[in-house]
Amino acid sequence: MNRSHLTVPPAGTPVPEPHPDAPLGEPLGPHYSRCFGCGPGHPTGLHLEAVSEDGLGVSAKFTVGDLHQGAPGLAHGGVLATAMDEALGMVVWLLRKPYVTGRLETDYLLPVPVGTTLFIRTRCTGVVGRKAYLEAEARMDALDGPVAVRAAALFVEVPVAHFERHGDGVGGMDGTDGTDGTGGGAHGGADTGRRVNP
Ligand SMILES: CCCCCCCC/C=C\CCCCCCCC(=O)SCCNC(=O)CCNC(=O)[C@H](O)C(C)(C)COP(=O)(O)OP(=O)(O)OC[C@H]1O[C@@H](n2cnc3c(N)ncnc32)[C@H](O)[C@@H]1OP(=O)(O)O
Repeated sequence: MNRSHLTVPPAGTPVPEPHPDAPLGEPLGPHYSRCFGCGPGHPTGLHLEAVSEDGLGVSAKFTVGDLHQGAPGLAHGGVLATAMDEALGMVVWLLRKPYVTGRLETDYLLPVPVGTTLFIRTRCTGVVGRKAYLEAEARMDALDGPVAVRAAALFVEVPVAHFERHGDGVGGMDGTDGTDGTGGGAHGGADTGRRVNP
């Protein structure tokens, strides 16, 4: 794919092992039930499902639906980038450290019709300090189907305080809705008392 040097790790950069508590070959589940990418509680989200793989990688599936169109009958490119971003984020989640997307590069190789299931594979290519280098490939309707999208990304490790400073904290970031049954936690809505930060 066409990618900048910003998403390529320096030569010889090691790829770390997943955290010992991270699942291997098992469904990962959502990091937050109302996440637009993976949350089962999100009404119009992508509902990405993923399984961890050897070597700090993830295999994910996303079916393009009516709500994901750009042109009639075709997936919106931004939605596809979101699916890649989410699947890439699941890789760094295996390190059990908080990361956010710093840079995301996407190549669209084929149009993706509504009804297509994308088989997305993502992997880490190296970690240097706070920077994790990642790449992804999405194939249409089968693990060995035609490649529709490729992506590369730089994720940056942040302190947990990042989510408190800029959002509503990490309550519910274990796949639940939060503690009060109102769907609270990050992006929980106007009733969460979300503050505007300077
Ligand atoms: C007790 C349990 C706790 C559990 C906690 C769970 C937490 C949840 C975990 C996982 C959630 C997963 C969620 C997945 C969802 C999908 C992912 C998303 O959509 S994330 C949302 C979109 N992204 C943002 O909102 C970022 C917004 N940007 C920022 O906040 C900052 O810009 C940030 C953090 C990315 C960098 O800011 P700085 O001030 O901290 O650090 P600086 O020094 O600028 O960068 C560090 C290094 O990274 C490079 N860098 C940063 N941004 C770059 C860029 N765009 N391109 C290239 N390099 C970049 C810099 O050049 C620097 O490199 P050099 O160390 O000097 O070598």
